[in-house]
Amino acid sequence: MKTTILGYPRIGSKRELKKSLEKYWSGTVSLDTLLQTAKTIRQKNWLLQKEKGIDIIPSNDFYLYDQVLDLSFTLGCIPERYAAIKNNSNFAKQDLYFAMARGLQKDTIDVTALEMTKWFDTNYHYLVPEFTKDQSFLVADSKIIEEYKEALELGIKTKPVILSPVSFLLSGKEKEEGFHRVDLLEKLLPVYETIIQQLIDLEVEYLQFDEPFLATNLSNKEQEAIQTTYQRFANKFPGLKIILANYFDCYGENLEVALSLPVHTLQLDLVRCPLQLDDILNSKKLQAHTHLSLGVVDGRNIWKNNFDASLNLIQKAIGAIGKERIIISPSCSLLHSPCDLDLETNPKILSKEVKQWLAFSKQKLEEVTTLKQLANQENLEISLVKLHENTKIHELKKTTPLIHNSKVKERVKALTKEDSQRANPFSVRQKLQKTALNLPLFPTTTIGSFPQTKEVRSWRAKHKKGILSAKEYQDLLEKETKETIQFQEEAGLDVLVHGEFERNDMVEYFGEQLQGFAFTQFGWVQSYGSRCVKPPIIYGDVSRENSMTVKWSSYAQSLTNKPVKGMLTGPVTILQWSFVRNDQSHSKTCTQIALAIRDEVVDLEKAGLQIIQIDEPAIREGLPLRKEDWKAYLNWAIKAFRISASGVADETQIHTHMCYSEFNDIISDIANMDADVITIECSRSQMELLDVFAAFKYPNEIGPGVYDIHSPRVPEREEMITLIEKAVKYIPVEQLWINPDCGLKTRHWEETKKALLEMVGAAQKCREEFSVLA
Ligand SMILES: Nc1nc2c(c(=O)[nH]1)N[C@@H](CNc1ccc(C(=O)N[C@@H](CCC(=O)N[C@@H](CCC(=O)N[C@@H](CCC(=O)O)C(=O)O)C(=O)O)C(=O)O)cc1)CN2
Ligand code: MET
Ligand SMILES: [Zn+2]
Repeated sequence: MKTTILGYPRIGSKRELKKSLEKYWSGTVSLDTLLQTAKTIRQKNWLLQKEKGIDIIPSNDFYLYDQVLDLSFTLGCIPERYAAIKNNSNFAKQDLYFAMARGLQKDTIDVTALEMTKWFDTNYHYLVPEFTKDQSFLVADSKIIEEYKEALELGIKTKPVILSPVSFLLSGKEKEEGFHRVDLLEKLLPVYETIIQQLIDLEVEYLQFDEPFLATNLSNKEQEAIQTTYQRFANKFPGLKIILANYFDCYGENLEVALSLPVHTLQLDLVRCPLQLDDILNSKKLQAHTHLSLGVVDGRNIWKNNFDASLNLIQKAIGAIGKERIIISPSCSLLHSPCDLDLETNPKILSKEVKQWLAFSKQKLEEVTTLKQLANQENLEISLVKLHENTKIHELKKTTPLIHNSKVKERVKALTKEDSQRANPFSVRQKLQKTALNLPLFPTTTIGSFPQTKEVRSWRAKHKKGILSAKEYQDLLEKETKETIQFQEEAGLDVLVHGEFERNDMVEYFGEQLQGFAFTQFGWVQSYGSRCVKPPIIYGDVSRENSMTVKWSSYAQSLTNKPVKGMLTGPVTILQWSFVRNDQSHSKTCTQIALAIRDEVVDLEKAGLQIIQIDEPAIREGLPLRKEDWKAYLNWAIKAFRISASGVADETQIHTHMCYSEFNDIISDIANMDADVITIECSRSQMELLDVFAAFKYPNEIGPGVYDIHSPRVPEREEMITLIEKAVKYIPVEQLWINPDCGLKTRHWEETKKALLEMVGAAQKCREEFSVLA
């Protein structure tokens, strides 16, 4: 029996890589320094895994920005628009790499980044490969080989981890018509084969191919492409031990294909899908030589493993196929887990009680090893003590009053149909709201956050360290809020926001004020590039004791006669972007959060806020990977939103906001949320996303984003007018709002001010142009 992991976090346990990257980008450290930081993190990670007893240690799980980008780069899949950078010897290869990641505006060069999108159902974003019809590939970079050699120097023979050819193709996009990206497989395979041969020349033993698309619905053509791939690899490299890694769901209807593949090991996500173990062990199709890597330790969550439950699965597998064919592993790469629980030494931030229930990446390494020892009956004196401790912790957790709050449970049970329904349908509410708010045609607004400058973040950091008193911190935030209100008034925006300066993050901030949530000091997880989030931990029944945002929203409202929009994060997004308890269904936990948000919505209304936005950017990414599971999810998720939004009078206008909004398959569910106004990201797609709203005859009001906030570029007024004119073709004018794509927190003030002034100008122009239509 052996142990392995699929990948380790690369940001560094104190975000060393993030800090170094941002310094490199701002020109304050050299490329050498950045690369040295990177190397140190890699080596630490490898040595740690060795020390913790991991037998098969991965390499090529490190990257500076994104794993899929690394592969595009390695395979020479570099779109034409970067040619000027690629062919200019003044640029280092990392400059080209970062240009693909972040875009580049320098001298005469002005290129956009690759598109960024969510990695399956995680909060990690990858950069989307772009393919042309005559796309060619070549071995353009030696990173995989270099990292393998680097570990060899430390005496570690690693298992290189590579996204498989088919999953690489599927993760990308065709940039022209007339071909399917999977058709490029024949051209791609020889390049993979060259890399594999180079590794074999260095005596590689194991190779891990990640094939996460096996957890999704695949066409026959896609399934066949997977078969072709491994058949070719098996023919060419007969001695190579290929570990095929699938994660985030079952193999499902792809199981037969998976079992038929000539690979050494199949990796199973037994956290998301424990039942598939029986299917596989009982299947006559399981080949006599195939090993199974049992992903029993949760790579997506922070809970301590339940050893008894895991050992049950492991013993079952041993009984069926024998120890020799078993590997113990986490369910997926540990990229999605924070680094090290040992850093959490402040019980005022993370209590001892909650801490004892948790395991981060480093602790998960130990869990994998302990499980092997227990299953293998090794080192029993120590491992049995660990088992007993583990059993006891899980036993006590079932009944502790820290977790269980009967009031909350009863409130959820007592919910009725009326609780998820506004008093009257939208058509009635719309009239009342028009009278109450008296807004112009094309009302202008923003999505909520204004620039979270270094200063704002440093005030919070100083306040946390006690350098700034609560009063001093409040005063600074009030000043920032006041100036922001003043700016919005001067700019002529119609519906104002307070700016969210008091928030570290749109999820963490709410978690901090709710019961049932815990926090960490260093529990960072990479979201994209250098950006990280610190997801709160939902460990118990959720309730709200005090209002969370009323102070800031009503302060902002007190400064202006224009309506200020209260600003909340919705229940599905809070759930989706937290580490969620695994002892009850997500739908139950989500409903509890919905009730807390509902109370806040009602309090905001009482405080005089006439408009309240409940952000739900994560609704779409929460969709299960397989379509057959969508309906069940959408049922409870949409209902949770409605519960949070339905406690107010008809006159109160509820907004919601979503980014990354491809709603084609779920437009009726989006409509079913029944928000009075929805603001969405639209500018990069040139309003094409509105197509589906038009086809559906979406009844409520819509604010399609008229400019991209992910870029520092200031859009021109004419561009926005063109987009609004386009939107008018899809949506009746009286339903339209004007706003940016998303919040402005990652932007600087200078560009923010300019862009918003142009936006208001564009709206004014369109009012003149279209007033006859209204
Ligand atoms: N949870 C979540 N998920 C999301 C999003 C989101 O907004 N939140 N948006 C999308 C992803 N977009 C994102 C956009 C920006 C950031 C982002 O800016 N993250 C910040 C961290 C934000 C944060 O929580 N900051 C804290 C902690 C600040 C901090 O790091 N302080 C320093 C000290 C700073 C100083 O002294 O000046 C430290 O502790 O070391 C705060 O403001 O209080 C970063 O990586 O830099 C993350 C995701 C999708 N998923
Ligand atoms: C990721 S969606 C962000 C919504 C939030 N209100 C903001 O403006 O930042
Ligand atoms: Zn957004």
